[in-house]
Amino acid sequence: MLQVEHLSKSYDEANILADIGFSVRRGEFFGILGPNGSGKSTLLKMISGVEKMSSGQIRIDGKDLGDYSRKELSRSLAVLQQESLPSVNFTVKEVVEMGRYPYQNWLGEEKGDHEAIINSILNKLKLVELQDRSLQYLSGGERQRVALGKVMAQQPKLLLLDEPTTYLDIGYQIQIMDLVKAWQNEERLTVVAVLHDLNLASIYCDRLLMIHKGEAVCLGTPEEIMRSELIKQVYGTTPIVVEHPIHKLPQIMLQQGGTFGE
Ligand SMILES: Nc1ncnc2c1ncn2[C@@H]1O[C@H](COP(=O)(O)OP(=O)(O)OP(=O)(O)O)[C@@H](O)[C@H]1O
Repeated sequence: MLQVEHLSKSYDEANILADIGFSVRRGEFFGILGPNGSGKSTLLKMISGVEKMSSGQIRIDGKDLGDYSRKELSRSLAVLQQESLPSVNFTVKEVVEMGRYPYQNWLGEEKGDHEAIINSILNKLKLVELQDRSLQYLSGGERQRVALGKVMAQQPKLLLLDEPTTYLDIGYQIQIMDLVKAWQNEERLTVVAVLHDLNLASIYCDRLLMIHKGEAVCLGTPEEIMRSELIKQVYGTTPIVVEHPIHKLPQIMLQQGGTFGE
């Protein structure tokens, strides 16, 4: 579904990403991890076509990213960010409907029954009661659910998540991740997610790529990535790694001290 080969990016003289390569299968949930400033968002921006690569290749469904028109790309991929929606005076339903723009002509008209698609999304995301409410009067968690509704209306094959749960409490974090996971399973959606929370990444992602200082240091299953030595090497702090009692996947526990002077 997605192939990234020898991808590099530099701004002026500074190398931000060097020779990154990986491929993601259709229906896979792929996580990108790494400390602040390691280049995760830059990588995602290049995959979404917002940022130009310095060298390398990105292919989606076998087709070079550069060969997609803007509208065609919007039907193939969608991006959900940290705070995707500003607090503006549009209703919830209007915002979800905006996700249909790649399917509309220049008059904003669409051939198929877009009303049925929108209503099914509002139902699925439990937004029916909020549909006429202005975005201004929603909490951050509710707004992020509307943002998810908008990208669902886009009906992409590839969903890019850029730290979508950063400003959410634990309840909303799980809610957003569960909704994405359910969508992934139903539609065989491919998900590429930049996540800061290693524990969430471990329980939701099939495979993880760890980036450090612009280089890919490890690619593998959560069991292969969530190792205390690797986390220490990359993040400079040594966590305790334990097994999740239900999911049987690695989880980390932080401990005081241990970042400086070791
Ligand atoms: N437009 C730009 N011009 C110059 N340098 C940039 C630009 N955008 C990003 N950078 C630099 O590239 C590096 C990687 O940034 P990026 O935002 O991709 O990291 P990140 O891993 O997503 O970080 P974080 O986890 O803090 O969001 C940083 O050092 C940043 O300062």
